[in-house]
Amino acid sequence: MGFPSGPAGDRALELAYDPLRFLERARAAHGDACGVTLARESVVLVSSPDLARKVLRDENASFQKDGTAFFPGSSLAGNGLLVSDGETWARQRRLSNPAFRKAAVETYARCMIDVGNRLVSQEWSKRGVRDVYADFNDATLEIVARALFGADVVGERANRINGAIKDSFEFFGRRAATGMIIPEWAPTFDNFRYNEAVKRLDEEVYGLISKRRRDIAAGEEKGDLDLLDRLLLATDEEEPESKASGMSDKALRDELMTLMVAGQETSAILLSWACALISEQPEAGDKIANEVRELLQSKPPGSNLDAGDYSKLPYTEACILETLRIRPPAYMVGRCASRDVELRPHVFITKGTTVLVAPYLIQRDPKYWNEPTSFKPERWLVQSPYSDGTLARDALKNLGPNDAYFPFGGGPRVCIGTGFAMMESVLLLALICQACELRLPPNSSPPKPKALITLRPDAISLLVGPRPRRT
Ligand code: HEM
Repeated sequence: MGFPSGPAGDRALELAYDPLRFLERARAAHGDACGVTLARESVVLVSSPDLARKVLRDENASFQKDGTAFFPGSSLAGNGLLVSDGETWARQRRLSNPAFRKAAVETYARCMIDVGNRLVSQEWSKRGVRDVYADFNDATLEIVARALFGADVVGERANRINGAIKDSFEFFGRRAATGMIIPEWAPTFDNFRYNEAVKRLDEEVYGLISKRRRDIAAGEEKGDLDLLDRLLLATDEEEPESKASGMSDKALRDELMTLMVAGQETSAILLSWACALISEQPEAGDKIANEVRELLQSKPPGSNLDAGDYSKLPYTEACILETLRIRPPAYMVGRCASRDVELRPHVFITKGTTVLVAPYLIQRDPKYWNEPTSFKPERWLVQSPYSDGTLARDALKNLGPNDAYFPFGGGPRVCIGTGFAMMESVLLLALICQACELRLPPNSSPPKPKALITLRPDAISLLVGPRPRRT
């Protein structure tokens, strides 16, 4: 028994310089469990379905978030779902789950469609080159803010909230790009600006929480509930009725901020890569446009897409699933061993070791995927070996086909926003391809991923313009 073998010496610089290449080389040279020292941390890189399943699902009780290297917490997200552990996490997850059930997510679809329609009818209505990553960052921020706070986030308040979130996210981007984690309390100018932004957000969010508590106490009726309403009204079914209580203001604040952090950038990255891949294969965009046209023809004239259409756009959904396969925004998922654990004979992980599971490698492994680096949405439309439906229907169950597809993670800590993200990205991509054509600008090469905490691009410049009308 021992620490898995791997490259000698501290490899932090190599990882920081080109994480994707580093992951590929480590697996090629040392196999699916590669032990390596990174910035003086003992780390095991895991890149096979059976080991990923053990870490994320079967042996999940032996792993935790606390102590995981390279996944820093932040005062913005506090002790929300992304970073908490144990009973604190379990209770918060139970309280939050109902706000992400299918029926709840369908009520947030209205703002997804509004934002998508505005993007194509305004910003993207004239032919020209646009940084689609910047546009999607704005769009997904507006969507998540409106899903969280509904009609309370308009006008000046929307500007204040969105401005403070953007300032904080830019800080995270700069922090990740340096490859060094400077503590948030250190007296640097960047930290000062970030902490100011968090303070502004706290004022707004605590203000919204107490207003809602007052509205509820006054018995005010509401139509569609937003995420804040649902989290405020949630009580823990596992607690005895006499004690059943909801979240404190601090817990609510931490979850709201966590949802913004976890739900905004990942979705912007996914949509940006989907558009970039479609610009390289314009026939995929044409197929989406046809799929949307046929769907709308089955509705009364003048109808637009709605939440219920999500499940009627199989090709569009396949394009999103395929983008998540070759460009997973969360390309590595981290855990820290909370006790000694033997993952399989001779793969021994000692307490305190960070394990980095790499969906990026597994989802491109030729053992499980034909033509693994090609964008082939059709692969999701074949008959599933697991059920009566297509492979797409089973894509997001457990760890996916052959345990080799888990862009939203797996096991108990699977992304709570999976349904939200799928609804958002399928509806937006459908609206975009219905109205617009996407092409690479002349003389440019396809954008390359840049791996930081997420697999984000620097910018994705595409030639965007109205789709010619069919006669
Ligand atoms: C394309 C979009 C998204 C991707 C690729 C993604 C990916 C992931 C992954 C891989 C995890 C698991 C992390 C781990 O195991 O350590 C996760 C967790 C999480 N995600 Fe997402 N996510 C996306 C969108 C969203 C959205 C839209 C929301 C909310 C509105 C959200 C909220 C969360 C939260 C709260 C967690 C922590 C869950 C827990 O530990 O209980 N995500 N996400």
